[in-house]
Amino acid sequence: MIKRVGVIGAGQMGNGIAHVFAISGFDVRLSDISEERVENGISTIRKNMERQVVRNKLSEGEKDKALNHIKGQVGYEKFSDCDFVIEAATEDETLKHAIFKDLVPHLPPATMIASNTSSISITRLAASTDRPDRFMGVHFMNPVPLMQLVELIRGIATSEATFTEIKDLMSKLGKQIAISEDFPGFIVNRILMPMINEAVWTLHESVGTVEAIDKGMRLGTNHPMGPLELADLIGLDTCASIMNVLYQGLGGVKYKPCPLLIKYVEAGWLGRKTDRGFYDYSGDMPLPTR
Ligand SMILES: CC(=O)CC(=O)SCCNC(=O)CCNC(=O)[C@H](O)C(C)(C)COP(=O)(O)OP(=O)(O)OC[C@H]1O[C@@H](n2cnc3c(N)ncnc32)[C@H](O)[C@@H]1OP(=O)(O)O
Ligand SMILES: NC(=O)C1=CN([C@@H]2O[C@H](COP(=O)(O)OP(=O)(O)OC[C@H]3O[C@@H](n4cnc5c(N)ncnc54)[C@H](OP(=O)(O)O)[C@@H]3O)[C@@H](O)[C@H]2O)C=CC1
Repeated sequence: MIKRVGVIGAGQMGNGIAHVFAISGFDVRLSDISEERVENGISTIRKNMERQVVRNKLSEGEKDKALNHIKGQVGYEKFSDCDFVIEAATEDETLKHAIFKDLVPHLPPATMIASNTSSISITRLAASTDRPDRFMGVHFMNPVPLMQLVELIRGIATSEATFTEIKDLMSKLGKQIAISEDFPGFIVNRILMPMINEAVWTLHESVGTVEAIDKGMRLGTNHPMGPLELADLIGLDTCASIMNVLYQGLGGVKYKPCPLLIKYVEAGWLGRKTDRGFYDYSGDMPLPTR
């Protein structure tokens, strides 16, 4: 019976995952690499819950109760009482393996571990723990409180019992699931990220401006956000990491990250989280930067 959840990484996905578990009544331990990052994550959760109160999606009392479920800390010492831990740190395989190596000694044998990775092999990540049978890919979508879908990915060693328990956990969160086999990029990013990369190529080759490209997909195909706006929301570093995983895992020039995407990442223009990507977010309204 899962009652207490550990979340590693208080970035946009980690704080969103903590948000939805807390609202559903679970105790949450949220960890990151510094007190400041943990505090930032918790204040983002508070702000997002307040937005839902304004929209009558949540009462003040439910918001306060949910916030009381969340405890922040640096490191994993207190994760020894967690029944389930999900990692939502930066999309970097070496980093994720290092996190699991540090995490495992703090966990009781029965605790299940998941990664919110967008694209990296669940089988490989699981193999760096002492419990590949109790390890899964649990891939939430951004922004977590609003998106219905969670992609579930079993590693080659994931047990049926683990899969069933995590499937039940997702329904307790009110989420819909899509089941993907363990291939690079799974389902959503295998399709979405090459589209976003193609939008960057379209910009790189001056086929259209940022505004025209996003308007084209928003008004031409009813996407809720244009691909470049969405890339800024996801994080251009995360987009580039996912394209590299597809390129290395599947081969083929169609998965090569566009040089312009790499250039933005090298410039530190990572999108919303750095106030600048394909748009400049420092003013009242996002302004296209190209
Ligand atoms: C990269 C990966 O590995 C996988 C991925 O996640 S791929 C990315 C998947 N996500 C998408 O494709 C998102 C596409 N965009 C959308 O669906 C929509 O634009 C959106 C749901 C993000 C925003 O919805 P919207 O109605 O168009 O805009 P918006 O008015 O900003 O939001 C509606 C309400 O939702 C709430 N809201 C928005 N963002 C929120 C958040 N992060 N947390 C909580 N509540 C939020 C607020 O109440 C907001 O109302 P206010 O801003 O007035 O308070
Ligand atoms: N962004 C998106 O739209 C989606 C992302 N994902 C996946 O979720 C994961 C997180 O993505 P996202 O939230 O966007 O990334 P962010 O960069 O927003 O957040 C990652 C957080 O993890 C922190 N971190 C780094 N190292 C550690 C560590 N050793 N222990 C704990 N925390 C650490 C980072 O700190 P610091 O910044 O100091 O390094 C940062 O606060 C990735 O695997 C990504 O692919 C899945 C779905 C959607």
